[in-house]
Amino acid sequence: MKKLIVGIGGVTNGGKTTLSRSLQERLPNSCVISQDNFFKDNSVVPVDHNGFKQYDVLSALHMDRMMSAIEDWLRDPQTFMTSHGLPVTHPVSPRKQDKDVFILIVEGFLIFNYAPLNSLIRKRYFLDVPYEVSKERRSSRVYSPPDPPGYFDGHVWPMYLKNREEMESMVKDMVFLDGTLDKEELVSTVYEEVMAEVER
Ligand SMILES: Nc1ncnc2c1ncn2[C@@H]1O[C@H](COP(=O)(O)OP(=O)(O)O)[C@@H](O)[C@H]1O
Ligand SMILES: NC(=O)c1ccc[n+]([C@@H]2O[C@H](COP(=O)(O)O)[C@@H](O)[C@H]2O)c1
Repeated sequence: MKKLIVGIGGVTNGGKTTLSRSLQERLPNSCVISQDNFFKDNSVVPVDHNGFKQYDVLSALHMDRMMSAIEDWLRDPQTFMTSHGLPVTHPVSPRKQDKDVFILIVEGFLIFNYAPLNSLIRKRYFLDVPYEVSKERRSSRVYSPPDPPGYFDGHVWPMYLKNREEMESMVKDMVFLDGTLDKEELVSTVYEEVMAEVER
């Protein structure tokens, strides 16, 4: 059995969840684990001197729980998929009928900065959009808790710049994607590359 982990990282509202879901629909025997599902409870996330909740840091996330989910998939992808109500089909590659291929798409804004997770990822994509696009898209999104006034400029964007710098010093083989491109174009590009990796 072949197991392949694809990482979809990038800026907030870059289109990570959208791309990951479309990829999952196209790639047989694939599933998605989203970092968004592993935020700690608001009551334990500290605030800074401006009163902004410090959500855009690794310590605001249950990375241990996220790793456990990934390890569950690695141990037995088929059981992981069926327990999440996802269909399993055989085989993925007609040219390698004897080999099942399972694909895990890990998506999130801080996945490549976390070394234990980054080391498991075979293909790394980073969705990039300019400040104005990210801010505009985020303004119509409601998080839990919702962003307070000034949060984007006071916390989200400065932390993004810091995290991105850290990530770029840690990770070299990243494929940057322009998140303002058409959704279909983005999914086709990544799909082709992932299938090429599957065939390898
Ligand atoms: N390629 C794209 N072009 C235009 N809008 C997009 C694109 N991809 C995503 N969006 C929109 O941007 C917003 C954020 O997308 P989402 O996938 O939730 O981003 P992320 O998971 O990176 O925060 C959504 O309203 C989504 O419909
Ligand atoms: N899902 C949550 O519980 C929650 C809570 C507060 C903020 N956030 C925000 O989520 C963002 C990361 O997710 P996206 O990349 O999907 O926007 C961070 O910028 C963070 O500020 C999420």
